[in-house]
Amino acid sequence: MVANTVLIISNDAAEAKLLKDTLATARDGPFVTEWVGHLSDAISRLERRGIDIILASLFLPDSHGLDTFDVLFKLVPPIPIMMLSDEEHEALAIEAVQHGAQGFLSKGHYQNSLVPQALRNIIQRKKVEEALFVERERSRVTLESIGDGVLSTDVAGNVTYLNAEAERMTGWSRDEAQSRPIAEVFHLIDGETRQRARNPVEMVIEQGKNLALHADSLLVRRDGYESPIEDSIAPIFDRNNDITGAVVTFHDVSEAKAMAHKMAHLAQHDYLTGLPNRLLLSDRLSQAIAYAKRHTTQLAVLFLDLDNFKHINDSLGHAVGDKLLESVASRLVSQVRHSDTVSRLGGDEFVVLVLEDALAEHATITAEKILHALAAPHRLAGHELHITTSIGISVFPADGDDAEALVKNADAAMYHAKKMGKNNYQFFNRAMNELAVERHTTEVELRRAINGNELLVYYQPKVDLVSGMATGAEALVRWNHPDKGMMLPDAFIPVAEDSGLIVAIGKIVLRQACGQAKAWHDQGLHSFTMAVNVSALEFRDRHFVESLRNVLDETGLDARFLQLELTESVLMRNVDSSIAVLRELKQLGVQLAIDDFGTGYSSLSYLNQFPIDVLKIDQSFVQSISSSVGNGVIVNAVIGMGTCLGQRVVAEGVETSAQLSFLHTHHCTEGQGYLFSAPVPADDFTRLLGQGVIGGSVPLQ
Ligand SMILES: Nc1nc2c(ncn2[C@@H]2O[C@@H]3COP(=O)(O)O[C@H]4[C@@H](O)[C@H](n5cnc6c(=O)[nH]c(N)nc65)O[C@@H]4COP(=O)(O)O[C@H]3[C@H]2O)c(=O)[nH]1
Repeated sequence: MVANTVLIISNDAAEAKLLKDTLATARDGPFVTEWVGHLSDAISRLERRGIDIILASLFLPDSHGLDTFDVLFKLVPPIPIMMLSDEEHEALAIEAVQHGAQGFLSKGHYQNSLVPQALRNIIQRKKVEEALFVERERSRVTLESIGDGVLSTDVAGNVTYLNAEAERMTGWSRDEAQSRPIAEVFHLIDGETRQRARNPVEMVIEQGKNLALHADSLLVRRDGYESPIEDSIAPIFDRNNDITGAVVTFHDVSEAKAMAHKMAHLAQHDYLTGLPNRLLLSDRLSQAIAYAKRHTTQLAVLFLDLDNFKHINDSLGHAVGDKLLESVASRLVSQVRHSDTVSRLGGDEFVVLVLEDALAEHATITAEKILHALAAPHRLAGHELHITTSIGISVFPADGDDAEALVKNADAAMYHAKKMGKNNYQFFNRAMNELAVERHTTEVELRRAINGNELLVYYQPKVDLVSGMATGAEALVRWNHPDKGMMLPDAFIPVAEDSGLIVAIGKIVLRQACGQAKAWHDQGLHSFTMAVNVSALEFRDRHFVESLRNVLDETGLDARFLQLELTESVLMRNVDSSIAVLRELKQLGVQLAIDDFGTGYSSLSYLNQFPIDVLKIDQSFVQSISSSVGNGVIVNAVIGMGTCLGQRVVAEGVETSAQLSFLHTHHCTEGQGYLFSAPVPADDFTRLLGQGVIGGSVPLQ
């Protein structure tokens, strides 16, 4: 056992010696004793620590009376202090005990054999007190600093304690709440019934078991403010396992509830328009189907896809596209009844669920109202936008008996509406389903075609309208399908674009076309240019420029004899990045052409910024040259514009000598069209080149 150290503070050497002797001979082991005669010495010694108990006289040369005790007690509160007193000053010693001293030893009793025992008990008790104090402090600080409200009661259910958070949440201060019935301070009502709830503390005390608060409990603050709370109550037991009270721990769940509500909303709604998303639609649709089955009623699913939305999105940017979608969403909502559901599946696809008994007519009326409402101009961000939509309709139970089938069939009907010229609605029938299956088959077969050798490239000459000689060719892909024969791009390019297969197809065409151009160059056609179409997906592909460079390296074609044809809509989508890619391409040395010029939404100011070499007038304008409506005004304007911007102008789709002569008169430099030649395989093209002047009657000067 480690010996306890006693500090004797006394001016009386004899007194000190007596004590030392007594303590040195203690029965259960000697004490270590140290003696000082002045308070100042005692203070210095105490600062060095290691003292277990102090025996101090109140009268020292440098301190008198109670002050002596007060100074020592303040300096080392955890060390027990016993006063040394003669009879004359006993009253003062008692006063010191009231100030915190552990007791006093009377002169004349120092040799009592019980003294060491008493000192040991005091040291021990003080240590326990100190440990308890630290423990209590830890609990107090913890309770005051946690974010939960904590409240305790006695066994009668009267409040004994509230922490700061509980004070804040109940509106009762600790003093005011003290001894009041729990139900008064911790006032709970049921969130649903709004009735005063039975106070759970009473139940816990009754049953002696922990209890979780009802999730819908509302705590009514003293001033009437209500907050949803959650938490638990636990009974407190004494050593005999008897309940002495209960502790309630609770916290405000308003924010958690609001957040849960928000998350649930986000999971089921479209972030842009706030409409129900696919998940919620499928839920509502399944419920509606179950209802319709029970009551033998019908319902209709309208599948909408905006016509040419991509075009607007690409040319005017996503911000405008998003605004348009929001505008479409609010018009849709305004056209249907409250009980119907308008949802956005993503992109420009919406689904309207129409619940009605007299169905076919109702679906028709709704579809017509929607077509009409959407067609009115949308004035957004300084633009006046016109958009139409194609709608497919499927009906329960005729067109499917679950949510998935109804949506899928309405989608197929929507494709049919697109085929029927857009801006119309179509009801689903089995043939449409076949069409959807056909699209899927095309995709599967196209994958096979890419890996096999089914894709070919045909070449259509571009002709100098003055000399009649070929200046180059446009490479046009063909699919030599094992069952269906030679297929034109329109039959598979849209599927290739939707599925992303266009990137692989583009590479095949580019490699073949560049290889072929190199071969013709080697045969002596030194200024012959090969034009290749580039789709949006390829142009935006991160590896596009790099793979182009590789193909040029592989085939040995000089970059300046390759011309890339890009449509206006591809370029207008994200103008800044388009300019950056175009510049990179120009650095590589290739020529750039805008295809189908005039059909897009190009802003002329942007056009000026693109490093373009060639404008290709869309064939629809060329073909309107001879009609009474067009009269070639647009063609003439494009030629003028191209000339001003220093670009070559190529007229596409030249079919008649009247068109040719118009183009020639208006100084269009190049032409392409059936009048000269349809697209043909490479061998036929070589023969065509051998003829010299190509095709119809070029009006030579
Ligand atoms: N009515 C009429 N048409 C004429 C005349 N002269 C040529 N054409 C046709 O007009 C289309 C011109 O190509 P485009 O505008 O780039 O339009 C192309 C192009 O956008 C796309 N395409 C073709 N090959 C590729 C390719 O390798 N990659 C990509 N991304 N698209 C391609 O498919 C479209 C259609 O290609 P094709 O069916 O080969 O159709 C070709 C061509 O056969 C004419 O005098 N009158």
